[in-house]
Amino acid sequence: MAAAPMFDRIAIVGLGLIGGSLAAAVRERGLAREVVAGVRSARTLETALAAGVVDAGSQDLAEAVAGADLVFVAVPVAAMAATFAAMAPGLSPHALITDGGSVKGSVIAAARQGLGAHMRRFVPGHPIAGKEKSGVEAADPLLYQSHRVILTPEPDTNAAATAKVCALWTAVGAEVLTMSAQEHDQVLAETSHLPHLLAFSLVDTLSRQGHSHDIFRYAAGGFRDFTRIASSDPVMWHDIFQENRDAVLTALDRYVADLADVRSAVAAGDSDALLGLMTRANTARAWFLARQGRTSFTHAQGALDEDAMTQQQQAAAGERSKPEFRLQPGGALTGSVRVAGDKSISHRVIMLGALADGVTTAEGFLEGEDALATIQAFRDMGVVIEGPQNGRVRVHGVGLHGLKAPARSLYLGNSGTTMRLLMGLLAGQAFDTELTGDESLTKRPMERVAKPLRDMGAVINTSGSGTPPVLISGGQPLKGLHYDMPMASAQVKSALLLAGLYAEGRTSVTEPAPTRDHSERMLAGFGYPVERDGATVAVQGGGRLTGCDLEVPADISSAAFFLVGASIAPGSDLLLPHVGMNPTRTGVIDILRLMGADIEVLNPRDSGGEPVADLRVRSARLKGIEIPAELVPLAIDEFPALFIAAACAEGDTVLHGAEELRVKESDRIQVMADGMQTLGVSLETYPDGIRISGRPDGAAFGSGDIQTHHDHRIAMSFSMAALRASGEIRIHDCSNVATSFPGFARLSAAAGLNLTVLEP
Ligand SMILES: O=C(O)C1=C[C@@H](OP(=O)(O)O)[C@@H](O)[C@H](O)C1
Ligand SMILES: C=C(OP(=O)(O)O)C(=O)O
Repeated sequence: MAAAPMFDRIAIVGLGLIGGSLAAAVRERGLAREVVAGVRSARTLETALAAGVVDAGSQDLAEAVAGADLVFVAVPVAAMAATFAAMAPGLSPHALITDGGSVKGSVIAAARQGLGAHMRRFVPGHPIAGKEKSGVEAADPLLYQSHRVILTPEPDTNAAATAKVCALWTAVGAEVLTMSAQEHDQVLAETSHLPHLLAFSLVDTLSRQGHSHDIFRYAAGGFRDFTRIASSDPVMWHDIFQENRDAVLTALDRYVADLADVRSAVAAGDSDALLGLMTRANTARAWFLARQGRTSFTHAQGALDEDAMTQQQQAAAGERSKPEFRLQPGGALTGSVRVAGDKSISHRVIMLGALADGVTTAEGFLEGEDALATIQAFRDMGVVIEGPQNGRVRVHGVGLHGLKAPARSLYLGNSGTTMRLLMGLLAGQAFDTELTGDESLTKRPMERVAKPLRDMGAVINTSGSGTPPVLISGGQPLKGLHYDMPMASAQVKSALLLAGLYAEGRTSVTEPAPTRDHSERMLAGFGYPVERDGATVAVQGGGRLTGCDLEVPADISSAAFFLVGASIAPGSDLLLPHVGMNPTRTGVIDILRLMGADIEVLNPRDSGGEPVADLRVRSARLKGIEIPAELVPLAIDEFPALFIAAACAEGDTVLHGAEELRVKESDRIQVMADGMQTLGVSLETYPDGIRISGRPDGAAFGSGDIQTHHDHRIAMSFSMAALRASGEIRIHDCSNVATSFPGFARLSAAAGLNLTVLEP
């Protein structure tokens, strides 16, 4: 026997696009035994009956709703009060009532008057699924699929009624959100009502001009796109602007004030103000598209156009939030691969470029999500940044004291480097800031930076466990200090040097072992004096930076996956051009060479203050080693990849002194160990390292499923394992690869890895 439908009788009062489409969807899915319409016009009812959208109907609203267990009111918002009053006498005592009005405050007020004792079973709602088309002729049973419906239950609304209405919308394919009516009206005023008002108003202004005929003749795509929504139903929008008057006025006033600023910028030829506006808006729209498609920011930038996407494509993009890498075993890496730009250097280009006087340009910039998070943070602090486009950025420096207070907290995604360096930089500003990040960043320790900064006079709060969010109180005078760093961390060192730019006197840091020195090199490149004496580096506060032109080399940390892949896959011969060879970063090459790898350094040269070279790597028989302690900080990000090499080496590889790996984007010792054990590798973990027993011949890995734990380097390391696996490897949740290496999947497949990206 078929399951009983969700409702016995649904009454739809008002059969326009919204009411008609719900009626059609309910009938098509068999969600009610009977669908009855309450309508004003006999002709609408005739059309709906002929189209099979409803079973029956009446022009008498009390009669139409009689015996219904759910009533959906979908009349224009201005007609709600009269409609509620007219139907109330016919409502059965247990009937649930909901509506589809675009304004909630005024509809709720009307319902309180008209529905009387039925009010507790009234669940105010708003399906966000309009089109320019209207009328029951446009009714579409799929209209609500993958669209949002906002419910705004009142404190006295019956919870079971809300749950049942929610179930109905879910059953027709919608995603249901709940918020207060006030919040709804404000959000909608900004995201829907204001844009409609502007579209109507712009078309009106232009059409009333003397030469409007010509304007429309020459009006091209921009005009059509901007004004598409001016084709919507004028009466409906007239009602909305009146019913949501206060919220619309607030949004309009804010916009008019901003528009006045835009006018002044155009009049004054203020190109920084204009570029700032355009670049901020451009990025904001890319973020919005990324969120809408729930895809990664780098996917969305320039790649998607929401208008060009079909509903199915948008739904697919939503699913793409967690792409999976699927790898077939075997293969060799050959040819030439130019890997992504250096992440550490890209962050610093933006930071120092922003603090400099004049313009800074860079080529080869990393268009990965971490670097984009840094860009966004500085845009939020008023810095104009053009690009990145094809690896080019232009930063319009504002000087050491030119940053502006951001309007909201700075969201830094997955990027530990951005957060820690910014803590130092922001400690010296006149304004307060809050730094937040994603799930992985929110677990990472920030006290290592906060503590010495407090000793300089900064006021910084972290959460109870020393993790983000980080609150930095501005306006604190900083004093230089000497700091003996307890751990080898370039992020801590850099944060203190950046704070040192704002401190009185000299700030010096001594490191227990050499760490990457990009901050020192780049400060010098911007003309800021940096003293170096053995393990100590120091700056004097109060200097200035001058904008310059830079080139970002390819990231040796990204090259590392290919150095390992080509070493372990027989028959490989791969060229990696223009890789950064800063001696504080080349530990991965030293370690691989100690293991017997065949890596040639070709054409070494200088590129804007950083050494670079082309690397040629050929497969080799690797042997296990004890990794020398002094190389650990020089290869800190490359260990996940090196563990894969170790599993293919003869004998044991032992790592100690690497407890830092436990507080990266994931606990890289544990997450790598778990994944390798899944693939049959024998190993033992230590608090500060790992012992891996390798298999030099044949397959070193089996097949299986790998979890990345939001860590890009885990995903890319296990991809290389496939070159020496006996079966398929499936790596789940690989969206994080875009953090440091967008394009990894395409480049590695072109070089010979059997990788497909599954975007379910
Ligand atoms: O300064 C930098 O750009 C970085 C320093 C390192 O972190 P630690 O300073 O925490 O070792 C490294 O792991 C990170 O990927 C980038
Ligand atoms: C540790 C890393 O980066 P961050 O600390 O900037 O998140 C990394 O890229 O491996």
